[in-house]
Amino acid sequence: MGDTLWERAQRVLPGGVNSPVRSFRGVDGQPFFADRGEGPYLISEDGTPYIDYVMGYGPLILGHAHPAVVDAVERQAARGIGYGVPTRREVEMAEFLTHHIPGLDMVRLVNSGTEATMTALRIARAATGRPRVVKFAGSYHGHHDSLLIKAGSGAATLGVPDSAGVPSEIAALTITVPYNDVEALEDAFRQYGSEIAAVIAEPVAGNMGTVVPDEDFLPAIRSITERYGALWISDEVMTGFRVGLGTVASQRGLTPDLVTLAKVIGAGMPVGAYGGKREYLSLVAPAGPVYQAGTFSGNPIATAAGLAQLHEVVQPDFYSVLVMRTEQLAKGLVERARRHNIPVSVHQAGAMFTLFFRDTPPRNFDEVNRSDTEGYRRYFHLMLERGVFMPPSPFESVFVSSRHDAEVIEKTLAVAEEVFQKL
Ligand SMILES: Cc1ncc(COP(=O)(O)O)c(C=O)c1O
Ligand SMILES: N[C@H](C=O)CCC(=O)O
Repeated sequence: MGDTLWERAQRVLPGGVNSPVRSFRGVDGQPFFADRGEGPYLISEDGTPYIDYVMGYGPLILGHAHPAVVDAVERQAARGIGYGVPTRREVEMAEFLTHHIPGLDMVRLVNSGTEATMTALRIARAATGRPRVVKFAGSYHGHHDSLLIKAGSGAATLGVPDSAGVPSEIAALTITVPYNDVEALEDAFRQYGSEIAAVIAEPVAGNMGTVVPDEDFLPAIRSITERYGALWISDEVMTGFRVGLGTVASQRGLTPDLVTLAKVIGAGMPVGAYGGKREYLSLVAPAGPVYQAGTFSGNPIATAAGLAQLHEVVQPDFYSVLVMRTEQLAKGLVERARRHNIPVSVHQAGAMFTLFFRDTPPRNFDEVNRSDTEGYRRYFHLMLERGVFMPPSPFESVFVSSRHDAEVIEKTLAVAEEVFQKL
């Protein structure tokens, strides 16, 4: 092995990376190393600029290095990086979230989406005294044991949806049903209803690619869980402030018992949060018996960055323009592919979407798996060679930022035209 950065990385990091999807194995590729980000562009170590549609896997809704976020981080860094006592901004962040998400009474800040969903399950089990949880196949909720079952994202990409190292006793407590399948959910409750603590769902799936729920799916989760005395955890780590202001559940007038957030609320800093009804959050230590803690939770730089970003997204027309551009791109890709007789379809939700290499949009993970993943692989590489960085896996979503202006979208579509011609 030689001495390139990639070769060095593979000697000292498992698979050369710190998170599997970054390895580009999902498209049989080799990753480029980032040097810096500027607006919609990611610039590699060798100086190549890429139009970036990965956007840090979702958090960077203002693009890279937005001046308001950079300024907030710099100012805070000069005043200290971590304190271990409460800060004003932790309160402001919690107030912001509870203000913009109806039904969210209280919030606890953590450091990642994984921590948020892990604790949400613990609260649900404590509140109900029940052991089992329900998740949907192809959904990803982080890498803790209870939820690494039939998981999407990198786990699906690498063919390890059921991770080694998860004790079978723990895996047995997780019931998996197909996304968008209300009857299968009813069946699970008919069989195990009195043992189920919670249903955790991505309200728009983003980790099998973007899959929008059928109209009745989320209301059915709400009514079934209520009927059986289980909690509904809406995992909005990806969708929160990405699909629109607040959460998907709140946009649809639904109130889950617990909500998990991360990504956009941290602007690229390691942040997560869980929140929900007061009766459940009051169970969390030191107020109650459910233990959860964190040296870095509510970190001052993370809250400064997150709040700076959130203050931008509440500006008038922020989402209408962003969603319009996202739609322009998503529809433009479909039109161009079809012009060249390539069967594709798309699911879009707010500022995220996935282009599926199949003629009808999938409703669940099985259907996602029946798309042309080899076609996606070739599309990814041809786009990358021409300076457009699409997600390095057919199981991830495209993320658009406010810095992807009309010109950048047009440039992307021109590249796509050339690529579909070659596919
Ligand atoms: C819906 C969802 N939940 C949870 C997670 C886990 O978040 P994190 O990677 O911050 O641990 C992710 C992404 O990774 C996600 O997309
Ligand atoms: N799909 C994942 C989260 O949303 C991608 C992030 C990762 O696993 O590195």
